[in-house]
Amino acid sequence: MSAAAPVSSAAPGVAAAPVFSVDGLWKVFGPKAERVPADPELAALTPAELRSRTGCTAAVRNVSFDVRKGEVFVVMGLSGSGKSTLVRCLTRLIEPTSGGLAIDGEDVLAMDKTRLRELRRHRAAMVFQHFGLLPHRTVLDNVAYGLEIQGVGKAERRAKAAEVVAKVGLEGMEQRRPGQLSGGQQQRVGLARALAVDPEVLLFDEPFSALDPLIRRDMQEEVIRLHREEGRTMVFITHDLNEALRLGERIALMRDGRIVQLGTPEEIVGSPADDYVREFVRDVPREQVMTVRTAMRTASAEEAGNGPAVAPDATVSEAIEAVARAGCAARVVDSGRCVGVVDSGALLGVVAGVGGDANAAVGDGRASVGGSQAAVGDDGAPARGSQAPARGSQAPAKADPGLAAGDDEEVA
Ligand SMILES: Nc1ncnc2c1ncn2[C@@H]1O[C@H](COP(=O)(O)OP(=O)(O)OP(=O)(O)O)[C@@H](O)[C@H]1O
Repeated sequence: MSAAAPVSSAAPGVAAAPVFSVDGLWKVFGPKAERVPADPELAALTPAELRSRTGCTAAVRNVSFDVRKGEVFVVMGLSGSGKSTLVRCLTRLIEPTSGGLAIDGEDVLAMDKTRLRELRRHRAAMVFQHFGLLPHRTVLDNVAYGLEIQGVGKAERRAKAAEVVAKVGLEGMEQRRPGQLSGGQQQRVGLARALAVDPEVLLFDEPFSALDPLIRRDMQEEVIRLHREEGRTMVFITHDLNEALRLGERIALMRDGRIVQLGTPEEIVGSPADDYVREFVRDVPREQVMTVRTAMRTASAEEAGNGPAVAPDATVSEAIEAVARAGCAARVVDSGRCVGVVDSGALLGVVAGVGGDANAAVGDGRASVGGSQAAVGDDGAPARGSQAPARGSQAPAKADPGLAAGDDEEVA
């Protein structure tokens, strides 16, 4: 697992306190599941061996990480890699088999039913792919629903709901019913409902995978905007590398229940931890993810006074444009000070994958991947430079009253 760079939400040099701390977490499905993490021999088996020896599936295997306050933490991996199980374990919608889990230092595994309900309703709200909207209620009342089950009075919850509806761009649609909205608009209602309870953390379980690519992009922008405005901690599950790179400040890449790499987009693309990750990211346009820090060298006295200026977190792609226009190396300027220089050779080296040191990366880590479609196929392989749309149906998902706000049913 790679060490992650500090994210922008922490003051320089100060590590933000974790919201979630996950330590050696396991979730094993199947008979006598507890024996798997407890027995080193069983714990070391491959998924297929484990299944044939014990009939068990280890959906989450000895996973440890922190979600820092104010960050967008993405859990990414192919279908079946354990993403949903892991994120559902965070609020014990799925009961972990073993390991440690805390929110703001409080032991989640020791919480009683009342405390758990409080956790799910107030502190960590989930946004699902199927929005769980109540079909006979208006947009406003759907958004107010989470507050209603918290016992907030009608006038107050309607005022709060109206404010959040406006925040997600649904002003004027307050009196519509879910069936009168597009898929993207319904997802905005789902998002507004989660936001209305003002949770400390928003947990997104592939919320946009049923949306068509343009609306999906709009919703991603919406999440980025909301995060910029509010700085709320977000945990976002996706199987789409492009989405992960666009949204994530840090990404946990999962395979067979394990986290194979945890890092900023720049670290994952620039320094893949193993061949699996390398294969996963091989078609990502590196120049759109890597920043100029990876290509920077010390400036000579003459260079420090000449050439176009770029910020340290400018992408290599932006620097290429600056260098091409000016016909000379660009200065990397941080707070008015020249901290280095990037020339065309170094920039090309990053594009070609033969230069650059991702570990030098800073900034908010979030990549601005443009038109690339580094989507992951359903067949277990990253889709090579394909224009593959997201997995799942392209039809707008319909309301699923079975998954209403404040969903605190225990799954396992
Ligand atoms: N209730 C269950 N009982 C038995 N096995 C399960 C159960 N839920 C999940 N699994 C298995 O655990 C593994 C991880 O599943 P999970 O749904 O967490 O993966 P995922 O990465 O979220 O997949 P997807 O992207 O398809 O939703 C899979 O092998 C799955 O079959």
